[in-house]
Amino acid sequence: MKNVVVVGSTNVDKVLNVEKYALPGETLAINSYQQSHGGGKGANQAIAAARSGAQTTFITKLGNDEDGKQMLTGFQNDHINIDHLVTTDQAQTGKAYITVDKSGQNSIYVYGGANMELTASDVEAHQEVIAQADRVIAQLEIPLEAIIAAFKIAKAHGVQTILNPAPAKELPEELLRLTDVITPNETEAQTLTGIEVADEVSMLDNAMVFFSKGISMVIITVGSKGAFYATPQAHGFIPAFKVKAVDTTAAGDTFIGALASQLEMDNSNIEDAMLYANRASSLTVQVAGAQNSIPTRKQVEAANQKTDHTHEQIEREKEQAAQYVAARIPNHIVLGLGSGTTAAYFVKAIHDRIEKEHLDIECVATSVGTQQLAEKLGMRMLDVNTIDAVELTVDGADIVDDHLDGIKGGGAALLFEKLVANMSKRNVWIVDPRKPRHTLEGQMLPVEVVPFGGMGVFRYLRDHGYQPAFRFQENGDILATDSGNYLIDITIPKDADLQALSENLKKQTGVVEHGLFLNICDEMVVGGDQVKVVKREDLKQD
Ligand SMILES: Nc1ncnc2c1ncn2[C@@H]1O[C@H](COP(=O)(O)OP(=O)(O)OP(=O)(O)O)[C@@H](O)[C@H]1O
Ligand SMILES: [K+]
Repeated sequence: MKNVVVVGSTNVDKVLNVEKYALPGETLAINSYQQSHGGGKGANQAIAAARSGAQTTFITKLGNDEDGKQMLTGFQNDHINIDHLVTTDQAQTGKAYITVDKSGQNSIYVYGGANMELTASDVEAHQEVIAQADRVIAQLEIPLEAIIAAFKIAKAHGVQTILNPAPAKELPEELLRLTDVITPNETEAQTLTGIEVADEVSMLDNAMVFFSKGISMVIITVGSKGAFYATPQAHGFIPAFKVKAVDTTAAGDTFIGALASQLEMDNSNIEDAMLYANRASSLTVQVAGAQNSIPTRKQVEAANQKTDHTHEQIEREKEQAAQYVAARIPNHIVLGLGSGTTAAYFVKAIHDRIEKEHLDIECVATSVGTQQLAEKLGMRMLDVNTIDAVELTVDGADIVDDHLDGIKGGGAALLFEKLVANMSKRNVWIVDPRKPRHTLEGQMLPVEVVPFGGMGVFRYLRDHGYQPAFRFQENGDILATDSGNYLIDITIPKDADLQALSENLKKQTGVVEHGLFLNICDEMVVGGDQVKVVKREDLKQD
């Protein structure tokens, strides 16, 4: 268990939920007013660390008032060591006035109060507890002199120092020199380095600036995208969990406290610790408020388990769809084998049947991956160039709409899949229940482009509002398809005419193919304990 000392602010949050933000001079009615909640970056981070199991001490200054008493009780309930907490008659406990809009975005005004009275000598009076810690964390809602005093004590005793440079402001070199780990969000990073955080390359550029100031680890959180880490030896990006955010207040604080509770002192488990922190803060954003939304270790673990469970269930549903279709394949045909994880279940299922029933079925693969799998199983494979037609092709799909039109290519095999689909007399798609949607609008659509001249297509797509992005591999290299082309992912606009979009994309020089499969799927089979079948001929009758 990590021993963490947090030196920082305590605020009482007064939260307003608003439809939209009032402009200067404008008055807007609101329909809900939340009562006071505990908040303040220091308090939030201490609570996040404590709830995740760290032995946590909080050095903060409170006013001698009701808000202060309420906060103190809260800290005790979270088993935070408050022996080193300081009170003052000179100012009130800090307060934050927070507005949260419908999208979960927040805007905050802070009255520092007692927080701004925390002095270097207050901190020095408690140096023993800092000296005994594994790490000390500070943020910028207290005077810099108090942070510097804490970090000096830490450095003198080999204690790791973590600076969360929030709210954003420029910092003295002295403080940066005393900092081991810095944890800005994207705007805070830019304030300190002058380099905009746009992608992983620019995050690394940001990290380089911090390294040059003597900081040995940089963690940049980028909201719903996730978080980046870099040391001079290694770096990586850990994507956030996809959740419905209702209020991001305390997301960053949860991340930092959770990370501080998990991260080994030699950083050996950095990716696991960041994954844990991402999970913890993904829970925080799903609940309104600050401290009440910070999860415990148990809740984080339960959420992880639930995901594992969901993952298992999706795999089961894919397999159910695959087995349903495999059981109904006629004998003596040429069969197209799709690509991707769902299609792989089908390949295995039909292989089993061919073996058991000695079926006379020859197959055509739609990707190098499927070809390899089928060959490994010893199936009879044909070269697509030696045949005129395929009787039936069974493939997966990324998304399918109400008209059985769909998107494929998430797994980067769209060109061969479309070639074989077009040769097939009948196409059956097997999917799990998350794939069918009413519409393809707003969905990601892959466009396969030749590497030479791909930038020209990219510019065209960007200038026409398709929000293009090249597809990269996890190691940061650009992804090449089976035919050595690149993929550009675009977003299908609202109210798009899919047929026109399809034709228009094909017309662009440099575009090889795209992932819109219109009028191709004859039958969709959705896995589940009750398999559901949707046929194109039935749609036409409606
Ligand atoms: N919408 C979201 N969905 C899922 N995870 C999120 C979302 N927003 C934030 N997170 C998680 O919280 C972490 C921190 O978020 P963010 O980068 O917004 O911090 P911050 O700007 O300091 O937040 P705040 O000031 O609101 O506390 C992210 O790295 C991510 O793991
Ligand atoms: K929240």
